[in-house]
Amino acid sequence: MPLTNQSLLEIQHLRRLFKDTVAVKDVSFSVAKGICFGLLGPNGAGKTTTIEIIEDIIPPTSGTVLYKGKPRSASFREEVGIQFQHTSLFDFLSVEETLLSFHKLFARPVDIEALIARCELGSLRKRRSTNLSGGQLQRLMLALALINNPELIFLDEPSTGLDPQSRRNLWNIVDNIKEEGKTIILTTHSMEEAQHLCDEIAIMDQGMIIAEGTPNELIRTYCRTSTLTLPVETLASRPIAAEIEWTPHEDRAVIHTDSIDRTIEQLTARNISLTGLSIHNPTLEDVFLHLTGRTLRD
Ligand SMILES: Nc1ncnc2c1ncn2[C@@H]1O[C@H](COP(=O)(O)OP(=O)(O)OP(=O)(O)O)[C@@H](O)[C@H]1O
Repeated sequence: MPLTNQSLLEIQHLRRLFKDTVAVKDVSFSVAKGICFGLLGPNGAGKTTTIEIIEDIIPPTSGTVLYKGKPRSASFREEVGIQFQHTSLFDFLSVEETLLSFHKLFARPVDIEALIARCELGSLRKRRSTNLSGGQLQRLMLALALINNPELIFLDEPSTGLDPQSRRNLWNIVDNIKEEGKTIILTTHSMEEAQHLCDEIAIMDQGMIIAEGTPNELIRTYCRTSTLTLPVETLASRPIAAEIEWTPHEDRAVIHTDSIDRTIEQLTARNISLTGLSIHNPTLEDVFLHLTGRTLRD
């Protein structure tokens, strides 16, 4: 894989064995500066192992990680932010005390008040982490990942288990971080999250990357077909509809098409009513299903 000037990270032929288990078989990809890169895959695909190798938490069995074109140096840990799971927090500390204790660990931390404001923790300063809701806890973990003003941020399933409102809230904060030009590597089980946040996505399965591209590229490459459905009687009762390829499914007539516009033109040209029409455009979930034969748990 060629090293481009814009690449912040180059991952080359990573492989990791745990005794007899091949967790990561042969993984290569590059991450351009300033993008949000998503690593998606079913349980056991090798995402966590890959990320932990990149984070320098575990070594690879073989393969190379280059950061800014060079092997990672001792300063790598100072330049990256990792959103850990909340089990790593001290229960007896308040939000503010937790932030201050981590703040002291870094040579060039961010302004703590700005961080509290950005992560919407102002009203929660005195609250212990044990008394935070899921969304509040995730915002605290995100604040800790940002405390050293990192250039590269690792987010591990940032919104899993959050209600829709808290999830939107968290995405807004992540969008805001992206706007500053920071680079984000994200693992997620949520296709909606990947579609919303990621500029590029690599889909992993069985220790390998099986597809890579922007969300739209992946959809265009693997799932070109949209699905239109109408009440089955709309087509079943019309002999003229025989010219249109459709199949019955329960009480719906299903039409697969690579051009919604053309199909709608065909229907209207035959005076077929569009009442009750529904359209399903392919999503990343369809891409994932197509490639792995599985859906991702949300
Ligand atoms: N410390 C370990 N010892 C033995 N096997 C391991 C270890 N860590 C991971 N594995 C195995 O390696 C494979 C990949 O695991 P990994 O956790 O990287 O997958 P994942 O894609 O992150 O899955 P999930 O989405 O469930 O977190 C799995 O078969 C897992 O059981």
